[in-house]
Amino acid sequence: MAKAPGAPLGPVPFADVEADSGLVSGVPEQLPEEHADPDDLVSALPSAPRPKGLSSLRLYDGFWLPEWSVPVAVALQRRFEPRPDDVVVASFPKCGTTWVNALTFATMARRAHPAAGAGHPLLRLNPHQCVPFLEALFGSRRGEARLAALPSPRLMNTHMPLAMMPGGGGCKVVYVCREPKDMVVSLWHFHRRLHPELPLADVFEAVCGGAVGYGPVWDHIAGYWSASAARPDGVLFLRYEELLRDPAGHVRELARFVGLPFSGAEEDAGVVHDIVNLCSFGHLKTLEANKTGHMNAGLPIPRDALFRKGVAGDWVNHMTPEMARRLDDIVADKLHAAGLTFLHARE
Ligand SMILES: Nc1ncnc2c1ncn2[C@@H]1O[C@H](COP(=O)(O)OS(=O)(=O)O)[C@@H](OP(=O)(O)O)[C@H]1O
Repeated sequence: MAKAPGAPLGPVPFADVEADSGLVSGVPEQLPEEHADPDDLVSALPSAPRPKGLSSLRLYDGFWLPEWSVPVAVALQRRFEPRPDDVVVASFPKCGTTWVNALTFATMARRAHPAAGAGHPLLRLNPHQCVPFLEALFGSRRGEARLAALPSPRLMNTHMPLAMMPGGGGCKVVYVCREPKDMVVSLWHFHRRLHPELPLADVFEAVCGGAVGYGPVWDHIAGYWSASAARPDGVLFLRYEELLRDPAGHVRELARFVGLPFSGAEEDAGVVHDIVNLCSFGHLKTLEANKTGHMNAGLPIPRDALFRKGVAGDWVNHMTPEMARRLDDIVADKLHAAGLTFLHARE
């Protein structure tokens, strides 16, 4: 049920996250304690050939997970028991995670942190620092204790497929997907920040074969798509391209979905547009918190790698028509049964 307009949100979610590097998105600084030797757990699982320089993957429960995250997936499957008012932002990497983290955080925290306010956390923190990353916390006693200590409503983020979160039915999930060719191009540029020689063809082939971190991408998308059809109140399925077209409309939808619809007074005061502007690509990209520093100690990728171009249709500048056709055909074939299609038009 929607909370009454104007009702206080309660304790601000994650207002102090900057002091806590364990909440920052990325590889956990220490391996999950219950699996002191992760080799014991993962060595029996199939591995995939990887483009040079990229981290190893293991096939777990039908998905190619980064090796370090397999114990996290096991822990999530065993122990993830969300609260009914939890919100989890879920996505395949490079599909709009940073943006939806920012929009959801700004929407849920708006009573304590007005989006137009000079002291808003998103002005001094990267969006990933405002939303705890389940992979960085789950599976270690310390991390899970931190999650348990967070006040409600908690907002969290994951790249895990729905299959790794059987408890996900007990909370709200906001999923964002993106046209797969643009995801490939974004992923390639991201990896190139650490491996400048990496050919697009290597990333492309990995995605087409399914063996990409958290892939196959079509199974990742299909899991959340089916859940959103079965439980529209539990899973909100967003598309990056639609967000670009109508960010304000989607922020309203997001607010309704998390039970915090905008009041008439908020609409009149322009709160929706304040949130859209605060979280826009053009704005976030200019902020010091997003221009400098690295994602975390375990993942030395510069934060500005999260803000490259922020458009739909950039694939045309990098893929041949043959590559595009091939991936379109694979995705159409794989998602046909689920009744999900992507527009292939340019921006
Ligand atoms: N605010 C905002 N608005 C629109 N687009 C945005 C925004 N923030 C990030 N981006 C673009 O999202 C791409 C990065 O994807 P993710 O945020 O999912 O990356 S990650 O998985 O969290 O590492 C990456 O896409 P590309 O530009 O195509 O590479 C980012 O530029």
